Amino acid sequence: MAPNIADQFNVDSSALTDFVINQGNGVKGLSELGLKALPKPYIQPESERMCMSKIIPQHKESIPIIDLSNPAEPTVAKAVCDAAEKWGSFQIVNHDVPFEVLERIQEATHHFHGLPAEEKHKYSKENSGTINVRFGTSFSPKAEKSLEWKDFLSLFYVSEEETAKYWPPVCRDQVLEYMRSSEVVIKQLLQILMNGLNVKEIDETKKSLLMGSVRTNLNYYPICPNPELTVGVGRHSDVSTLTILFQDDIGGLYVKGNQGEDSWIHVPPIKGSLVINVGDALQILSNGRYRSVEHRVVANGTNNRISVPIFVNPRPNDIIGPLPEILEIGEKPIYKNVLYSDYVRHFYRKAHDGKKTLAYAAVA
Ligand SMILES: COc1cc(/C=C/C(=O)SCCNC(=O)CCNC(=O)[C@H](O)C(C)(C)COP(=O)(O)OP(=O)(O)OC[C@H]2O[C@@H](n3cnc4c(N)ncnc43)[C@H](O)[C@@H]2OP(=O)(O)O)ccc1O
Ligand SMILES: O=C(O)CCC(=O)C(=O)O
Ligand SMILES: [Fe+2]
Repeated sequence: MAPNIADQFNVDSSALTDFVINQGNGVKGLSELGLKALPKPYIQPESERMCMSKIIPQHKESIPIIDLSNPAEPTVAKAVCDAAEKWGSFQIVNHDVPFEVLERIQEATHHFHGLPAEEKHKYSKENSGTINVRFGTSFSPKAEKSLEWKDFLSLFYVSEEETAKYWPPVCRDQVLEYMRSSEVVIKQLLQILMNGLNVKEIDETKKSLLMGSVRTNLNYYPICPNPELTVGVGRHSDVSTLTILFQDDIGGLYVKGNQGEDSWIHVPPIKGSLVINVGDALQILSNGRYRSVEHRVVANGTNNRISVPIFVNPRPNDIIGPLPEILEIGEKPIYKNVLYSDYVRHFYRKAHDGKKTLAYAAVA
């Protein structure tokens, strides 16, 4: 390693941008330089860093773990709806996604991020053959004052032809397999959640609103020299209806406590489990009954970590707003109708900022 490369990156932020973004090295490349100190652009304001005093001990509170082996059981339905109302987050065990599929997606994520920088760079915004495939770093670097310590590959599914032509061969089949294997679980959960709102049938219109499009991200959080000064992912809620998240066994995902205070609960990795997060679209469709969960990921000083969220969304051209079945029983809409792609665009054009994206859809 060049002796003072961290100093060089600190005095010349364009050299850092060039190395991380333009050459496609990502934060993984930075991490592998063996830097002794975190470059300044990654230093988060104190208010955004995690500290021990904000963490609620596991024995005091934790998000529910729901056994999905009998999804038709009324007790399961109640547990799912209660968790979506109270927490917006829960873990599922004994679900229908085979363990081997999770092992393969984990391995494929390491394979993709382990490619040489020039290979990964072929999938950057500038070089990718399609808007639907993007290798990137942090969240939205041009919109962020402080960067996040994460690289990602983001794959928005459009068609088999597009996956064959543009998705990286090193992970394409594994992502498709993971996406397809999750469909049963996604349908089970959405059916339960809709029943809880008195929506009996998921017709084609509802199907589009609830699960019309899917984006899968392969997240990579490399070892960080000063994890306490930065974040893996800053505080945010997902803009999906539901997110199905596979995390490896390293840990570091936190969800916000449900008392409105700045307290955080660790989501402990459980072998073979999946984390389910309610996203903003479901909060809007349910007129606030199900709440999207604010969550964050800390950086890690000793281990690389991966996670693979499947964001289940409305279609980009869908108009989302409180479902008619909810308004018919006399509830006042607290959200207006918005074009979903406008909502997503609004989300991507700013840094992560807790649950503030929802204000875009709030009734004035
Ligand atoms: C990560 O957490 C998420 C993500 C989601 C995702 C849900 C969906 O994807 S629903 C489907 C939305 N439609 C599409 O994705 C179709 C393909 N993409 C587009 O049409 C557009 O990219 C766009 C998403 C509608 C935004 O378009 P536009 O504002 O015209 O301009 P862009 O230059 O494309 O992007 C602006 C800005 O956004 C950032 N960005 C875009 N895509 C991604 C991405 N995949 N990952 C990260 N960031 C992205 C980017 O920073 C762009 O700025 P630049 O700095 O690159 O210029 C659900 C839930 C979640 O929690
Ligand atoms: O890495 C994780 O556990 C969560 C990632 C996340 O929240 C996201 O990609 O939206
Ligand atoms: Fe998220």
